[in-house]
Amino acid sequence: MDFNQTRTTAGPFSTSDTAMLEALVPGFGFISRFLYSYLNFDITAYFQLMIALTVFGATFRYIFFVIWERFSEFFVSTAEIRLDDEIFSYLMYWVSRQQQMRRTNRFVAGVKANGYISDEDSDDEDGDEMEDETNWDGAPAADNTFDTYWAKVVSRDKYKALQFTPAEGSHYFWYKNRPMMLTRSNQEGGTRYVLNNERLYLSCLGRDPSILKSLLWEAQQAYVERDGNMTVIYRGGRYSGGGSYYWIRCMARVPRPLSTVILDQSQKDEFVDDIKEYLHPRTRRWYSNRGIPYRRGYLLHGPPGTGKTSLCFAAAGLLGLKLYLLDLNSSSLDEESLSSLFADLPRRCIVLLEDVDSAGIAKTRGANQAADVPDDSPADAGADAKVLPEEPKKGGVTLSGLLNVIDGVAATEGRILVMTTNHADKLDPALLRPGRVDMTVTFGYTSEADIKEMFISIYVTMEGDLARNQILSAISNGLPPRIAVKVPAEITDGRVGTNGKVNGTVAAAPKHEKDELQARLQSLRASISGLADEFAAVVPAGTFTAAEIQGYLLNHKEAPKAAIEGAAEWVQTSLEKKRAREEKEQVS
Ligand SMILES: Nc1ncnc2c1ncn2[C@@H]1O[C@H](COP(=O)(O)OP(=O)(O)OP(=O)(O)O)[C@@H](O)[C@H]1O
Repeated sequence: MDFNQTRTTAGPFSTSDTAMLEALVPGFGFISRFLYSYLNFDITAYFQLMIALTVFGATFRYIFFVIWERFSEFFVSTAEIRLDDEIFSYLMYWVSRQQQMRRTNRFVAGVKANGYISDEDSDDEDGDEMEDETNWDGAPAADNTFDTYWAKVVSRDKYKALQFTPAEGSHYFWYKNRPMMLTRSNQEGGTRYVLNNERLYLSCLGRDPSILKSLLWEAQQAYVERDGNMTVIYRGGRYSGGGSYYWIRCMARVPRPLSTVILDQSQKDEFVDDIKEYLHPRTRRWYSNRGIPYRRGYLLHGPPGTGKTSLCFAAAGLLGLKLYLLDLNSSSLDEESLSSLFADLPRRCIVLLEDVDSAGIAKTRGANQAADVPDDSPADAGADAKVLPEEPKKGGVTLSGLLNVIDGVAATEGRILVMTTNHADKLDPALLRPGRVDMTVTFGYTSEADIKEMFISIYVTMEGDLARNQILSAISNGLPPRIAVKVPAEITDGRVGTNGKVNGTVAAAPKHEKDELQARLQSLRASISGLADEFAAVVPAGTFTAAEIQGYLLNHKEAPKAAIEGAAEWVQTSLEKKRAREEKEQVS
């Protein structure tokens, strides 16, 4: 090509050359004219060299990838981690806490509520609570008003916690002196914004994958240890954007002591002992030796607000079991999702199905569907045959679908199923037959003893009622921590520590102080017990639920005497409201 001829018209190129090069490299014509005019540099003299370099580069890149693929196949170990598995959260949690990964310049930023590391989790709530207490109790006296404290809390709560995780692509870091690579990718089929298809690949050099496993174990340990002895709660739901149902971790809560659930002691003991007996290893063997499916089901029934959910939550905390909540009312929950959720349950856990009567499955199994449900014993056939004809269901789950997941042939073993209802009489007998419901706990309105117990439980000073930094500030002021404990017990109106172990510091006091404090606690306990008798004399037994009484007492949580004084009026107003509601219900 004779470039000299064309230089006079369009710089160093012919028009057709320029057009071709421009098409290949946008802006090429302008750059070459610029270089030629101002620097007298003829870029086309290097044209062939440039083509050669480009071809060489592309070839090199291709060869590099082929070699890398072969190399990876033989010399790199890789673990694949999928979003729908809990290990994804373990790894993300671990990674987001690594200094090296925090320095990455490509990351996904999100606020806590949207992240899958701690979705709606109480992750930082402990820290927040501690900060709240510090703001409140630890501030200098002039500053220690509710308004100052609240202004700080409100301004802090405006800022959601930011969460950073490595972005799509590969990231390199060192672990136990070994180079590691973490690749985050979206698989085909998902979209960038729907995270359902996200995968993580964790790779290390060498054919031995033990370092990967050890990292994953460490990640799991870090994630699980964060929960301590909290009760972890999962709910059946879908990640944003729809798709399949998963058990999504929603929070970890401080366990509720069983003693705070007011219910006949023998009923509580029977319930908890039955679960313990079921969880015992010899029971599993006993079941399998006899060919009986290893499952246990409970029905908790009674009016709303009588403690059904509370008992279930307390039992989960006591036994260190995870709690899986499922809303059968959800219209998007179909039978396939229900069975995949049940199939994903761990071996030991409590599944809580609340208000099963209102889930649109009450008495809805048609006779034609009865054959779908394999029964464990012929005796059940009678009960099942009594079912009423099918009615149109509200949600996506039918009774037959539910029965299948509870104890069909493919049903999982080992889990504890707890169903709660306000209307046991509305439930299909098939759902209640032994094998599906093995024990029923009945909740009712509060007895006289329950009312007294509720009153005492509200007004005792529980362990943990006192702010941590009350004790810390006492220590920093040179006072022994027990001084900080004595003050609230003395100043409160009839409030008293449970069994003299307020914050566990009484035992550490010198003997004379300990005796004095014990005596004071005894007398306060006697006085609160006397007040509880007075309260129970005004509030009629068998009329109110525990939730109603709790609601009333919470309005007077620092003033037991005021609660007693206002009780008669509250009882009268509440009964009138109840009567009016009942009359309205009868009319409609
Ligand atoms: N027996 C009880 N002992 C202690 N607290 C109770 C009891 N019953 C109710 N409460 C209190 O009332 C509130 C509601 O209780 P809970 O959710 O356990 O009732 P529920 O019977 O499951 O109600 P629902 O049928 O409406 O779901 C909670 O704050 C709980 O602390």
